[in-house]
Amino acid sequence: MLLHNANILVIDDDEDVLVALRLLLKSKVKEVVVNKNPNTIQSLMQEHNFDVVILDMNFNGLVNTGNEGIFWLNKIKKQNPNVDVILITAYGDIDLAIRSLKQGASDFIVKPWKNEKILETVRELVEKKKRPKGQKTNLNSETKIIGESEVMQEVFVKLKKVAPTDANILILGENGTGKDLIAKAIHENSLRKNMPFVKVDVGALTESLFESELFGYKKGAFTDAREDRKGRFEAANGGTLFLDEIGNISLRQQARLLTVLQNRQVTPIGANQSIEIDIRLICATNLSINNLADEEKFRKDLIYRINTVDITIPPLRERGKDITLLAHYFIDFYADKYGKGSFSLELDFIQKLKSHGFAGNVRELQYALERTVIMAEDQRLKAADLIFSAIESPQPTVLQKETNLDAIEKSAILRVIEKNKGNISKSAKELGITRAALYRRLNKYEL
Ligand SMILES: Nc1ncnc2c1ncn2[C@@H]1O[C@H](COP(=O)(O)OP(=O)(O)OP(=O)(O)O)[C@@H](O)[C@H]1O
Repeated sequence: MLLHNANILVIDDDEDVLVALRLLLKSKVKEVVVNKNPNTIQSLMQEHNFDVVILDMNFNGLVNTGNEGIFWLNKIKKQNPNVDVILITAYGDIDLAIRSLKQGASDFIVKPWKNEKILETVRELVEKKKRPKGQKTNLNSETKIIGESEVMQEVFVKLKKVAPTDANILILGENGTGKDLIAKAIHENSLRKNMPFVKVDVGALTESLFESELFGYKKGAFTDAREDRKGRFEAANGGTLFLDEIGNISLRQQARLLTVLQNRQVTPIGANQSIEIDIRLICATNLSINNLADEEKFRKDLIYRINTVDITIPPLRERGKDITLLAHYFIDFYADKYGKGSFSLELDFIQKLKSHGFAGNVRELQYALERTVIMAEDQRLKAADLIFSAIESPQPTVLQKETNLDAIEKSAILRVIEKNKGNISKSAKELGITRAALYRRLNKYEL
């Protein structure tokens, strides 16, 4: 964990100490709360998730034995043993220092202190911590899902409730909202977690690939079938099958899928015998449930089958404080990845983030911050360091002649592909969509 992600509480009855420490720490850490009264410690700890408490040893200046400090130290450690406590005293009493360390204090500082020393002590303690950055999901999962907004807390509650059941789940959400992550987390929190998790982007499959990919085939079943190949249903047997972009499959593909789900059997192309399958099905789409309910495009009976429970992931622009949380997470992640040291975020940087629309959701934020870290020339990131690509979030502006959304999207795609010299993977990344989604759009616009 890095210093700028830390939450710090300072408790001292000397107002000057509180002001000085607040000033010193404010720009370096995520949150600093100061209070004169040690009786507030318990409730403040309930409200905030502190990493470090800086605590005076002597309150009221009456008894200078340091006992009060040790009394409050014990209370803090009892309430949360993971919080580091740094004790401060005006009297450099080595016996007291040793006593407080034995009682669980992490360090001891003598007044008057040097600012560098305090910062160094806090930084060392914070960097030692292994707390996963910003993860608030409380899920038993490898997959890190960052978010503490109310709407995401609701998603996590639902996820925890349904994951251990075998219910089929439909995940709804705009592109880049984290449907993939949620699908993985459901599997990792399910009874099938030690069995395979198999993902298929069904929206990107042509009619013929759909069958061979999902159901498999026997050698010689068609010209290119040089050997037997297991389908994805069979590969997922005993585990979870995740069908992404389900809203984009044809009515014919829907009928084939429905038959398999009803019979719980698949017959590989060219085989005479069917195979029993036992899968938990998770589907995802970026269409709204109302769009899916259009019977000309999607069969009602299939919706009922895949949608025992639905989970809707809200767009990033509706998640309030998650934007800052995710920003810290991605900045740290890419700073580590590219060996760029640690960054702090200036207020105007955060403000610019918060006022952005994020049409491409978390994926757009992630790519923008990766770019920011790569290009950064200073460890303090300012608004000017944050560059959103117009392509990731196409906004119709007065400069754009086209008023039609399709035309805007088409010209944005063309620009990016041209910029990336025809490289589809790079272009999809820059556009904030998957390769499959880009191919679909190329098809749609006949590009
Ligand atoms: N809450 C989150 N915490 C951390 N990373 C996230 C979160 N949500 C999304 N991401 C990251 O954003 C990117 C897009 O997420 P993901 O692929 O799960 O979205 P999606 O909704 O499945 O997108 P699409 O509809 O385009 O397939 C991924 O790199 C993912 O790791």
